[in-house]
Amino acid sequence: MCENRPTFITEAQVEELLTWPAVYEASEQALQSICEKRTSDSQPSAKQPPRPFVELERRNGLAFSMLGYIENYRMQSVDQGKVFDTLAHKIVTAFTKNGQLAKPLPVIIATVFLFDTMTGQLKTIVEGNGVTAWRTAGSCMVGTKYLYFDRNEKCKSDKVLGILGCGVQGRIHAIGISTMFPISEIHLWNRSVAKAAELKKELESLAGTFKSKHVKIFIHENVRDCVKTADIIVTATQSTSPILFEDMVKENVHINAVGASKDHHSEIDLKLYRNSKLYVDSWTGGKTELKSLDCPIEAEVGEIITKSKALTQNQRTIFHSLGMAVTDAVVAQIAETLYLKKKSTF
Ligand SMILES: NC(=O)C1=CN([C@@H]2O[C@H](COP(=O)(O)OP(=O)(O)OC[C@H]3O[C@@H](n4cnc5c(N)ncnc54)[C@H](O)[C@@H]3O)[C@@H](O)[C@H]2O)C=CC1
Ligand SMILES: O=C(O)C1=NCCCC1
Repeated sequence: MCENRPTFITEAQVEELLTWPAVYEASEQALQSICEKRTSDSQPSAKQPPRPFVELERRNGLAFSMLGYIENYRMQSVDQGKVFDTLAHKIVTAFTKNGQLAKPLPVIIATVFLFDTMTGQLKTIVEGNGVTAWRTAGSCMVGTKYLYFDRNEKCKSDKVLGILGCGVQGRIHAIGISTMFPISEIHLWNRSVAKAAELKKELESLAGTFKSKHVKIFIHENVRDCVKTADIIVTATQSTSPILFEDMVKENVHINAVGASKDHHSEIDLKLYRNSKLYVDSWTGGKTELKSLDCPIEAEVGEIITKSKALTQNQRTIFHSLGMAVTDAVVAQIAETLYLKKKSTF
């Protein structure tokens, strides 16, 4: 039925094309668009239904279907004059034992399909592991800016970052946050120390590209030591029981909760949730996927960006980045746009 074969963009090409300023800008557009009620045809707006998933219990596997549409949005750092419309569908699996295979595979494996928004035809297939990693960090960077750095004047100086879990997500969050924000120290914890040591080495080699070039990196054998001085924390493990407790963290801390795919809230203890203000990427995700968490959700981060809800100043904040189809859509759109631009210049 399609006249042309879809374009195929590989993981390696995605890595070459994405940049942090573009991913940050796109993520902010997506988080803002999902919460805004459209009042005119030219205003950005987005929709994504709750994502269905199937569980493969015997294989420790989950598969999610994530469909999203975002229209009338701009990405100045990708194409100054263009107004984008993107229809995307990501299929993503989470097989928690993949790392233990004789030939290890990533736990998360994703593919993003981009469709023509005039005809509905499939245009482009983007290998989606990089998109998933960068867009999750992009959302947390936006959450960190609005829920932490904008919170008060004290937040303007260099900050300490704590990373719990040094896998794909822990790594990309450490890189993204340190690239875009002034981070003077990065503290790493992983269940196996060797993986934290590997990440430390990589981060040291990248320090020249970070906002604070003289960043110091530490590894820790326990979570308490890792987070005790942290201003910003990322939880990116697959732990099904709490690893982060209230008495471990600073009063004014900001936590980006990323990991543990089925029960999204299993990494953080309930008391810490209840004594923090909880924000989500989307109400759609929050109401379905945090239904079993007995703690009220304050707002979508987009509501803070658009100032339709106010942020209390001195508080602990948790940003639950549950994962949005619309952030996949915009980041895959960056890759497609830059890929086609590059191709047309040859
Ligand atoms: N919120 C979102 O949008 C997304 C969430 N995720 C979730 O983030 C988590 C991390 O994903 P990846 O970094 O891709 O996986 P990964 O396998 O690369 O890294 C996970 C890390 O968690 C550690 N870990 C595993 N089980 C643990 C346990 N019981 N206690 C403490 N640490 C444990 C491992 O040592 C590993 O370093 C997963 O739960 C995944 O489902 C992944 C992609 C997007
Ligand atoms: O949003 C995503 O992508 C994912 N979320 C939960 C775990 C699997 C990947």
